[in-house]
Amino acid sequence: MKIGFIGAGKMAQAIISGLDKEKFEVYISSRDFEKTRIIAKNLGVNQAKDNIELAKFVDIVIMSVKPQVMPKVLSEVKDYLEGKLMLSIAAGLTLENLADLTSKQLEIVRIMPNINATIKESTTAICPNELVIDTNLEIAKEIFSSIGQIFQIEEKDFSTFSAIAGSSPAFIYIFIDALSRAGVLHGMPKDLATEIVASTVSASANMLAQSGENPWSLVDKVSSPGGTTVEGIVSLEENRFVASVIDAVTKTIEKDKRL
Ligand SMILES: NC(=O)C1=CN([C@@H]2O[C@H](COP(=O)(O)OP(=O)(O)OC[C@H]3O[C@@H](n4cnc5c(N)ncnc54)[C@H](OP(=O)(O)O)[C@@H]3O)[C@@H](O)[C@H]2O)C=CC1
Ligand SMILES: O=C(O)[C@@H]1CCC=N1
Repeated sequence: MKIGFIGAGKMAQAIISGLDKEKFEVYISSRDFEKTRIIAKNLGVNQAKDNIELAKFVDIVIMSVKPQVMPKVLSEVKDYLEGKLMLSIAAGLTLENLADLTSKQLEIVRIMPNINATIKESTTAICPNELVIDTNLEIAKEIFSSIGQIFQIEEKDFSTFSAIAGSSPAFIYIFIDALSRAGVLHGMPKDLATEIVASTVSASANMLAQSGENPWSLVDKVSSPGGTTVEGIVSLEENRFVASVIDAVTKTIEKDKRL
């Protein structure tokens, strides 16, 4: 099966690097031919001459340009998408927006992956429009299952998913960096501190998933009465940690809805 990515930036490269190239024949096209040639070579995939050639040639088009560029690029390729399946990973563009920019007859699946696709651990939302036939939905799911875990969700929840799974790796990296920096403040080398924190964050997520407990009961298990942890938790509360995280997610959702 031939899959074509229009736009070969950070996210397309993350998805492509996780994809099984034996199973999927991958093509890319992007804005700058020479730059794209190097990206194709590094990823071990094929390059199309331009967006139109790519749209004509492949079975499935994955739109991977920025939301602001989507109208221009879709107007260029829409006449060549008839009878094909189009997937879009663009934040903020609804299935209705995408149909308005292409055709009311087009099978479209809206997707929200995240950067962890690079290591085949994306947490990806998927939502088809009403025209998508079952076999095509299965193909879309197969592509994104091969690079992580998928959640078929209602479109009304897409902006929320985008914030808590699409953008949240950035928030989590900030949290990791903050913990590591605290280690540095107290005399530990940064690399060592970051390795320790990354290991702890990863294991804590696994512990949550495997134990089936809710986060607060685990917080209580770590917090010995009169002990050290609760001192830190009270400080986090005093500094509005939870409220700050929720505010950040709300701001992210609001921006997604404005796109
Ligand atoms: N980054 C992330 O973690 C996530 C991103 N997304 C979504 O993925 C999409 C891409 O984001 P991201 O990869 O971060 O952005 P990038 O800016 O890294 O990638 C965008 C790509 O589109 C290319 N491009 C620009 N204009 C055109 C054009 N006219 N024709 C073809 N290609 C073009 C760019 O080329 P050039 O660089 O040469 O301009 C670049 O390769 C966005 O819609 C975003 O919402 C979704 C989930 C997570
Ligand atoms: O920052 C963005 O707009 C994209 C959407 C989700 C993650 N990155």
